[in-house]
Amino acid sequence: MTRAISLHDVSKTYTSKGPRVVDRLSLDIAPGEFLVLLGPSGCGKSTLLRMIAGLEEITEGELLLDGEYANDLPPAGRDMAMVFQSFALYPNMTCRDNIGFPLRIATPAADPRPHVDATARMLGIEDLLDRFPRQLSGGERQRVAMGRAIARRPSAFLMDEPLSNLDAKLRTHLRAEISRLTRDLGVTTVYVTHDQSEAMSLGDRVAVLRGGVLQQVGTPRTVYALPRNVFVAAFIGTPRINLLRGLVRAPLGGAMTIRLGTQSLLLPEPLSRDHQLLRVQQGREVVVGLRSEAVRIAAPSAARPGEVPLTGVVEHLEFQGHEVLVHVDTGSSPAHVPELEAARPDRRPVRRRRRESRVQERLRERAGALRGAPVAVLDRPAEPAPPPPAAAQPRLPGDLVVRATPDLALRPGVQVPLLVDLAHLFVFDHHGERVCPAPERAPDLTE
Ligand SMILES: Nc1ncnc2c1ncn2[C@@H]1O[C@H](COP(=O)(O)OP(=O)(O)OP(=O)(O)O)[C@@H](O)[C@H]1O
Repeated sequence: MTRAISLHDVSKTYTSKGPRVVDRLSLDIAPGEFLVLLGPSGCGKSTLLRMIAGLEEITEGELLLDGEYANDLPPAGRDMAMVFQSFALYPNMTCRDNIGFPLRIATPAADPRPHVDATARMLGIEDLLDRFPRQLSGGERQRVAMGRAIARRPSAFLMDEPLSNLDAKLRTHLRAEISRLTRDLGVTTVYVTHDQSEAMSLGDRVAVLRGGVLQQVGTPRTVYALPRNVFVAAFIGTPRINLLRGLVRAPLGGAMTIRLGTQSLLLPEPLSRDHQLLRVQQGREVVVGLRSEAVRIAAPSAARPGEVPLTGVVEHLEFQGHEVLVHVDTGSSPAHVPELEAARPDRRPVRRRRRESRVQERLRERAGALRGAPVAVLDRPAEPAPPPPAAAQPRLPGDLVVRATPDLALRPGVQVPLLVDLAHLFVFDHHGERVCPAPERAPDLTE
């Protein structure tokens, strides 16, 4: 039977005065679901997995397995199998004995052979059964480790970065195998990774963690299309989302615009509900997020409804084979959001942080002035400084990466027309929270 796993306000501290490495986290995992825990190194993914497995004590909060309180249930009583990054096979046992080991522990009197053979067939490793782990490649070892987890038909799989010791090609291959196997078996799976593409391709849902705090949980499509904050937006998706410093202008009786450095995005009238949400940001600095597919190189005359024009100068081309990533200078400034993007939020007192950030700000500005490239600081006062006289105007660096087909004749220095699809424009406030679009923008996605 496959398990429902629920975490209610679960926290973990390793020492009495230590920080919460998992911080009041609540999550419901449905029976048969494939849930991926995703986040940067040290965000608490493994700790959470180990608490579910019973290998780590829960400091606060509740773990429920099929609705039953399970904080104190010993690991063996949870009927879960773990697969680790390090394979963790017994070196002095053959693959057959490795796979059969949990079966022999569970029911010593029963012959494990039929189960082991069936499992090996499922994984395509029948030929490896009489070999020792040292006689196997990394991919084969991980298959055997999977076999050991599968053989006794647990009610949940807990996988801790099982593919990260393998090369890229094998990882992709085994990813597909894991997906097929877990779906065929219909077993609840919790899978830890810091690799966003792995998370997106495997998970029914993805739970994004930062500094022990759950940022967002949703289907891969939802977390990509409606990231709740800058951290999720920047962590998910390749190439990385373009984050630009913007300023909302909503003059009474005038058209609303988002200023991006030297150019503006004109929001079409009548304003959509999403864009109406931006009124409260009037005069404030915001972070504009544009994924590379939200902008295309095309003339204004080719604009579809909802697309608005910009122009830019090609700075750099990254040839990818099937496409080219075009780095364009649009005269905008990249939003400087290290605090919002950092693996761990800065928990130091605000006053101390402000003092430091003012010093850092001055240093950054000085460095920017030297390079002729001012860098945006998010927590700065809203109104930007008046532009310097044209002659003295420093060159603003562009920060827009756009996808293009390889047949487009482009080279650095060429000016290109751009169209921005407003339906794919994200606006984040100064706390990094998404203001726009609202969920109604994508009715087939739920938050
Ligand atoms: N046994 C321990 N004692 C004290 N601190 C620990 C212990 N295990 C983990 N930590 C700390 O808890 C935090 C979360 O660690 P954890 O291993 O859960 O993160 P993770 O997201 O799985 O990281 P990675 O992807 O690098 O494995 C880290 O700051 C880590 O240093």
